[in-house]
Amino acid sequence: MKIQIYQGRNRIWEKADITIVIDVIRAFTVAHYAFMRGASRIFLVETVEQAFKMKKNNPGYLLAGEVNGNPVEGFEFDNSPFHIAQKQLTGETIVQRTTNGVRATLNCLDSDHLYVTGFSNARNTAEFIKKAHMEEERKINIVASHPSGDDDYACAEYIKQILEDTKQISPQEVETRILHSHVAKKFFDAKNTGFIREDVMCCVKELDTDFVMKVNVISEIPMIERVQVC
Ligand SMILES: O=C(O)[C@H](CS(=O)(=O)O)OP(=O)(O)O
Ligand SMILES: [Mg+2]
Repeated sequence: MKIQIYQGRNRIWEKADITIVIDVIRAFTVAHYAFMRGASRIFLVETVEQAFKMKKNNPGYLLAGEVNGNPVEGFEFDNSPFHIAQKQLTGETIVQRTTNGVRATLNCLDSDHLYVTGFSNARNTAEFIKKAHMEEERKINIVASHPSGDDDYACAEYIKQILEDTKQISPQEVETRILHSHVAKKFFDAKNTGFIREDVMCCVKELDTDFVMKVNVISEIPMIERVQVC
């Protein structure tokens, strides 16, 4: 396996056989919690307008995400894992629009296998990929979607070492790096009431769930699907 880490949501990398896009704070932690709460699929869209258009054609869809971190008027959900964890989402279809994670993912659709994760499902995702693609000589890109956030970069290094069977970074170290990343700062600022510390606390918690999040790249509109881990 040849594994390379890249940073940012804009495409600077060559095509890989397998791509893992990371968004710890907060998009793919939200996605992980949404599936845990029963969501059946998550469509990924670039713009707010696209999300509203999908809702118009499919009134039952639920819109989630942010623009510059802020909630979008008319969306059912913001980009908060803490909030989505309180919802019952059995069988629901979500349409997600976010600044970093979703955009970076939409820039990787030429990958044969495309996975997304936050830290909450990072170990499961890495272990799954190791098993599923063990016997193949694969080129793997890990994309830390925030252009400068150590939250995603720390998680990328963590996943890489699991794939390579090297033990250098502990989960505690990743947690500390996420908490100290500049991206996390506004969530601990009591004056910044739009951002809650509970979100970051969701983002640093590793959860033992039995699925990974894989993007269906051949769907007309790309969507994250839940893939059961045996
Ligand atoms: O809402 C988020 O957490 C971010 C945007 S920002 O970094 O807070 O401005 O979006 P995401 O795509 O989840 O990184
Ligand atoms: Mg992020």
